[in-house]
Amino acid sequence: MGSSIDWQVPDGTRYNDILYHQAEGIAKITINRPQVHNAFRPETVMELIQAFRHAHLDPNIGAIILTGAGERAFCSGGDQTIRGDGGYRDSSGVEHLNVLELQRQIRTLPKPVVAMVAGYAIGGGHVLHLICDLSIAADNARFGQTGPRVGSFDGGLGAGLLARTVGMKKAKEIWFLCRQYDAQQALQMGLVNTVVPLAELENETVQWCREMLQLSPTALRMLKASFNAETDGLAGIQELAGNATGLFYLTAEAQEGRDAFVEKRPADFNKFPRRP
Ligand SMILES: CC(C)(COP(=O)(O)OP(=O)(O)OC[C@H]1O[C@@H](n2cnc3c(N)ncnc32)[C@H](O)[C@@H]1OP(=O)(O)O)[C@@H](O)C(=O)NCCC(=O)NCCSC(=O)CCC(=O)c1ccccc1C(=O)O
Repeated sequence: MGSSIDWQVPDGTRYNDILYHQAEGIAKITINRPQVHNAFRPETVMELIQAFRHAHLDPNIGAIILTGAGERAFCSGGDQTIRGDGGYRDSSGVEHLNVLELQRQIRTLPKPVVAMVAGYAIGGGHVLHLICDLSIAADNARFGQTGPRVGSFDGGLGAGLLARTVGMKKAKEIWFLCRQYDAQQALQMGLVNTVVPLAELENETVQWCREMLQLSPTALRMLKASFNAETDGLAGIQELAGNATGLFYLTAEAQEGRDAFVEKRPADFNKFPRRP
């Protein structure tokens, strides 16, 4: 799974449950709990949120890879061994709903996020890859939901986005039967973008990121928000409209409104064309 990229660990990005690397404008965030197939606990999710925030705010980063340590699993969902009666217990004993904030963050951060999947993407780990903008699978990848088997379900993006991705009948099959699907089956149902030999996984994923890094970051940002807007309702429109506001701020027309206020004079918008 090696690659020809020279990953570095930037200052301030050392965590316990995850790894953060960057190179060539790409951030790689790795869930690092291979002993439990990279299942996440509340601390893992909190660190992932911090790491994604770091990548979001770093102007040198243009694409983000989410992956799992080792070759056996991308992520096996919530860590069932620390699941209390009301959620997942952190080290201080507080029970959390674990992962929904992270799901929303991956969807709304304005850079492409690519899931790099070797081995199992199961349960809440399957939902994480689903939420990523693109998924590159190794030929050993296995996909599935387990909620009804372990007393859980994700009726938000986990159900709704899956139905939009693979169709309603298939999404219901995946959730109602809790079967596993191999990489080729996942490709056939549009759940992943491509399947490559395990040894090529990182090279291929990095290559997809490099290609995106050659393209207009603003166009990619607007496209990501546009794809999500329909599914996300008013929150999606808020995201898309926020991007429009950000672009509007860059115009002389918007700056005239600001300058007029600061200079305590009437704004002169007449000089700006009313474009057809
Ligand atoms: C993935 C498996 C099918 C792999 O099977 P196999 O290859 O035989 O390996 P194992 O021997 O089973 O596993 C190796 C080792 O890892 C441990 N392990 C694996 N998965 C987990 C896990 N999820 N939690 C804890 N530990 C795990 C396993 O016990 C082994 O340890 P040993 O010490 O060596 O025995 C298989 O492992 C499997 O089925 N795993 C469980 C998958 C699963 O059911 N995941 C949980 C689904 S529910 C979920 O993810 C909740 C999501 C969520 O957070 C959420 C959802 C909706 C709304 C809100 C929330 C929220 O925010 O909380």
